[in-house]
Amino acid sequence: MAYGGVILSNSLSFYQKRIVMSSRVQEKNGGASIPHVLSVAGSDSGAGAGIQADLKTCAARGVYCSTVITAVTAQNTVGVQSVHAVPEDFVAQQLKSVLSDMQVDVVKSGMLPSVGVVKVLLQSLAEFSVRALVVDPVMVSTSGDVLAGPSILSTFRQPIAASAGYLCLISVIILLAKSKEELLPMADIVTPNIKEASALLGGIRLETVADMRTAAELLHALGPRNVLVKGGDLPGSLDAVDIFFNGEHFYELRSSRIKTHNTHGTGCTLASCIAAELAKGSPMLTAVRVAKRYVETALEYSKDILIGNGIQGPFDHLLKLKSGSHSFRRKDAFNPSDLFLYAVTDSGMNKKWGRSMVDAVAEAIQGGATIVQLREKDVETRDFLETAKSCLVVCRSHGVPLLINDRIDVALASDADGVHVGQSDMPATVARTLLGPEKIIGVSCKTVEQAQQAWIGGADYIGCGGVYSTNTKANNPTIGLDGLKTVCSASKLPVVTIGGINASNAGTVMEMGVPNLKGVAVVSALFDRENVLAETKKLHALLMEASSSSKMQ
Ligand SMILES: Cc1ncc(COP(=O)(O)OP(=O)(O)O)c(N)n1
Ligand SMILES: Cc1nc(C(=O)O)sc1CCOP(=O)(O)O
Ligand SMILES: [Mg+2]
Repeated sequence: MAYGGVILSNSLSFYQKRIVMSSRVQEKNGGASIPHVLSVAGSDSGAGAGIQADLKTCAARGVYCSTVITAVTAQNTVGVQSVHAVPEDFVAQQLKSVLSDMQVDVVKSGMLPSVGVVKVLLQSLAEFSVRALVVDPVMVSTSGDVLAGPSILSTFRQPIAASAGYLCLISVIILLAKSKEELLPMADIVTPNIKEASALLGGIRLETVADMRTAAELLHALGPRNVLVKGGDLPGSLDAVDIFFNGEHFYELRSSRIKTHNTHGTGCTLASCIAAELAKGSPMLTAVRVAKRYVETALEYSKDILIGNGIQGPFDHLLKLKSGSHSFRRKDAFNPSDLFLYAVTDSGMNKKWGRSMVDAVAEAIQGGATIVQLREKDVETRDFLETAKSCLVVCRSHGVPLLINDRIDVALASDADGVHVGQSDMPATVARTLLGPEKIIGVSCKTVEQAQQAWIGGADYIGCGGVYSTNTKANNPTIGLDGLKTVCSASKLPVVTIGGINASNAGTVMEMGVPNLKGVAVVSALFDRENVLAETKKLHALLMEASSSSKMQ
């Protein structure tokens, strides 16, 4: 079964199924359905892992999360002190309550403390339709505590002693032939860490990336459609390497190893983020990539926070706790319509026409510029910072965002509204980590792949060009209107186009009605002119006309 309890045709892709299901629900309620993950997992009193991590992850990723609690654990940053398994019939009742009432897109399972609970879950999946099952075979927490013996395997040699729960030996687990009654064959993805993969495979040694590949292949043979073996615990590797195997191809997914003690709950978070992205309609590999980035970003963001006295702390799923300043920034910092007339400055041009940067920015804003980017290529850092601060005063007084080209440090030091980075500048994901969640990040993209990466990296918009040739930026390849259309159509982010745009062609570009294209970014058409105010007004009027005629088409 590709998606547990399938009632929709298997010929439909996951995304198509989601649309069909959503429209059904909308018809019924007359409202909009939202992506929904059901987490079937244990409660963590310290709230770093388990149900609590799943709830926070889904909230952070914009997905609704309902919960079925399988066990209540007494744990903190020191470890797991005790486990109280919820009676199986009560787990069954919770499952029924949620699944009989709500349209769940994806079920994510975590701690399943007994064979009976696995069976109850399997019965519910057979009875109620969901479209994907993510199995995090929780047996060993990141703190090293053994949380559940049988987990996803419906059979094992001896029942796990329940009193201390977490102290059961995983060596009692053996693999039996796969059968429809087991959880693994139902899973769209299973996400073991090294210890769990080893336990699932009867205790084999996993010490290298090559071993992880072998494990992924062996686990895949047990029935799940995809396997992610997480190598976070692999000794001697600078990167965190995970192996993703879909039955055909292996993917080595690397992320930087964040130096932090705050890693409690990373496994639950990764799995619930995969579930959340699947619920939104992402393909599996994309969901896994996004989830890895999310965990990496959250770890980096929370590496210094201090919660509890133990050796392994929780991290901040909402990326807000670390710095008070981020949490009090204005909400909805970025409005895609701000891209409408995007003024990119050039101090050389301003000098040529004998005006200061601040005056040029003020005129552009008065003429209708909706966002400003300070692009300084040959200026001392100190001067760049001063200019940024002065321009920020003007921009803030008009409610126009000010972005800094390339220089995250200048953006941070001046408290500008964000940055614009290119493919050879700081990656968006790192910029996001440094700038926090509220700042605006734009990324230059010439290809669909780059646009996808920008989205995964947490950018707010992409700049796409050069649509025409330009004298402003040397050796800038053009992608033309066709290239622009291709990138815009695939982009999950709003797009502003750039490169050789002026009053004679801006209308043509905007009238095409390209999906996601929100505006034009210009340098010389505004600043290599004597009268910035007049040129900006002219371009603004043209864009208004073009966008109203494109809407009428
Ligand atoms: C809105 C916008 N789009 C693209 C760019 C180009 O950025 P990048 O590729 O980093 O090149 P430089 O501007 O740094 O030379 C941009 N600046 N703004
Ligand atoms: C800064 C920049 N980036 C480009 C890209 O293609 O990414 S083109 C460009 C310069 C745009 O200047 P003008 O409006 O004077 O043509
Ligand atoms: Mg750049």
